[in-house]
Amino acid sequence: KKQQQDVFEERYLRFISILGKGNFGSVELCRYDPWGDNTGDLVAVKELQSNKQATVTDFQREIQTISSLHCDYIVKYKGICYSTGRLSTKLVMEYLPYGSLIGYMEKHRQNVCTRRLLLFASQICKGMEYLQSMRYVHRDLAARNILVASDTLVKIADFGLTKIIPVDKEYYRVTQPGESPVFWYAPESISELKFSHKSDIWSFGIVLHELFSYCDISRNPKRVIVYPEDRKLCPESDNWRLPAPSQCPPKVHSIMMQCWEFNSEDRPSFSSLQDLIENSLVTLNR
Ligand SMILES: CC(C)(Nc1nc(-c2c[nH]c3ncc(Cl)cc23)ncc1F)C(=O)NCC(F)(F)F
Repeated sequence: KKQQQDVFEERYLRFISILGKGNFGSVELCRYDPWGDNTGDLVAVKELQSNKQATVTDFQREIQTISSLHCDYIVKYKGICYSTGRLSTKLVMEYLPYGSLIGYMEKHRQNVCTRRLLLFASQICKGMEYLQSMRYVHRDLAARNILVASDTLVKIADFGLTKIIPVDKEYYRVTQPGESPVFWYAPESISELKFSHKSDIWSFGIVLHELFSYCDISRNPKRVIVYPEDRKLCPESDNWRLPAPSQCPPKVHSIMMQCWEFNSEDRPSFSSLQDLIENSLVTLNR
């Protein structure tokens, strides 16, 4: 049963603007203003675009997921709004005024130093460590799904593809492949549709590369749909990896390379990643 403070009345949700399009829906900036005097809070409201049964179930799962997460480095769930007209539920989340990491990097890249990039990386790592402790696999970790709360705080968002790892298994196998953001996918996710904490680690390595490229590579569109024939992966021998972005400290590129180990068990855990990032922060100052 939803606790009382979780329910937002649609008549007090004042639409302001569209923030963007997510996996199955759109997210709007609204003011929840029961007093009608513009003193209410700004909130981000996600609603389902299509009402195909599959997506309704997925959206219910997304709401279930985000409402169970309580972490400084994960966007906060505020509640739900039962939309009478559309017979659908809307997800109400905290609004982060600095927007998505990609937009932030575009605007502020001149004065974001290496130390701040590593601070953001360690916060994403802490958020992922918490997610893993709850047995969740994000499956869509990418800079486009990181939000900026302030100049010194980023948060993980968009849990539309997040799945729970069954207790008796180490991975989640997807049945039908949707549009796969293959650029962020670990080899086993492409070839066997297998997702685990170790495939989230691979994606974290890509996010680290996006951070140190100031999200430049996020701007040029990459192949997001993978075709059945693409599933056969080049054998381990062809182990091409992304080169270090310019001005990226060699230690940071070596962390990325560890996240991109072909064999998932050779990749670091989020807790050991935390130490590697702290360690590069320390050596930076010497
Ligand atoms: C689809 C949506 C709306 N896209 C955007 N959100 C926000 C945006 C800006 N401030 C926000 N505060 C909360 C939320 Cl949930 C989104 C925003 N700003 C720009 C976006 F393109 C989004 O949800 N993106 C995934 C996320 F980045 F959040 F992981």
